[in-house]
Amino acid sequence: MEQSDITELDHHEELTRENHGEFEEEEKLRDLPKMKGLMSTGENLFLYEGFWIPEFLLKSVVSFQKHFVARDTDLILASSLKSGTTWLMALAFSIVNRTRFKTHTNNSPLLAANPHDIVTHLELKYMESESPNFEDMIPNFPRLFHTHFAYELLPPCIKSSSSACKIVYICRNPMDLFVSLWHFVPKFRSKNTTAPSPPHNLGECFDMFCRGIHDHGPYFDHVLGFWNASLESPHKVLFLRYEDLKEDCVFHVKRLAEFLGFPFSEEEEKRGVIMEIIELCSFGKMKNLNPNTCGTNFSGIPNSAFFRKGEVGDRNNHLTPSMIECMEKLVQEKFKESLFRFK
Ligand SMILES: Nc1ncnc2c1ncn2[C@@H]1O[C@H](COP(=O)(O)OS(=O)(=O)O)[C@@H](OP(=O)(O)O)[C@H]1O
Repeated sequence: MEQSDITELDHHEELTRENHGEFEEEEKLRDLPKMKGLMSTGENLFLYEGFWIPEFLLKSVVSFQKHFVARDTDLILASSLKSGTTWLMALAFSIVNRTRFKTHTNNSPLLAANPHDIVTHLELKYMESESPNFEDMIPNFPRLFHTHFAYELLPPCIKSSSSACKIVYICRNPMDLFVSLWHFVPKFRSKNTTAPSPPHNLGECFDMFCRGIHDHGPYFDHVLGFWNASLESPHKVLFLRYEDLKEDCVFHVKRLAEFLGFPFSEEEEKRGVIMEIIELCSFGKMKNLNPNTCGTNFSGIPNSAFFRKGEVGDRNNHLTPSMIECMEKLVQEKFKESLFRFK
């Protein structure tokens, strides 16, 4: 047998082993506990390493964990669904790219596209390919990413203290978040109208949410993972609250800019750059921008679905006193060993 034949055989054996490994991996994923979640378009959620992951993202989380290579300059925006993702994306993008796209010159990409089409979603990139190419990201320095995956699911290269990349997490009161999610469900489902529709009854959805059976849930564990990480590594993980941003946007935008490594100079402050960014990213402005009033984003969700009311306290208009009491008890129980409090 010639040397080239042996090499070919080795290669073939390696490929077979690799394929076999992949097959075993897929089998393992299929064996995970599964449930129909409150969002899903008839699709299952799988309990992967403690979190309910929609079926369409299951292989993506594994590839992301295995193949992502973090750079020290990477900035990762993280959030659960409906906690202020779109707002955080717009703010972080504007802060980091403010010399490239000056807000006052009206050339910000946010005027032409939904923030979800501007900031790269890690999980969706890993859906497209096991090892996506991030070279075509525009702008690609620093790389600004978003993920809904829980802290526990992030690859070690992001979390490691030897990597300088940074994470910003935004959380929101679970009752307001639930109300927002509940309104979002039909819009999310509308992109797949042929699928059978699971219940959209407020009480049933609330029950599922409290049991943690929703995309990327349980929400409380999602929050705790990032909260604890922010306490352990405050230089690496910044923890923000939707309600704080609403209350004192200037203070928190400055904090965000400093954390991201793009602090505002005194001169910029005097020129009103901070206020320009806040205004551009405000709910009222963004909701009415052309790209956000029509069309759908890359995953088929109407762009307008990301802008509903943008207020704190909508829970009082939708939840019954007994639902509120139930959630308050649950929160007390879940966070009793933590200093964390929702607003
Ligand atoms: N710029 C701005 N300022 C303040 N609030 C905003 C903004 N953009 C979106 N929103 C409100 O945030 C809610 C959507 O949350 P997410 O962006 O996390 O949704 S998603 O997970 O990306 O689908 C949703 O909240 P509700 O209005 O309570 O449903 C949006 O209206």
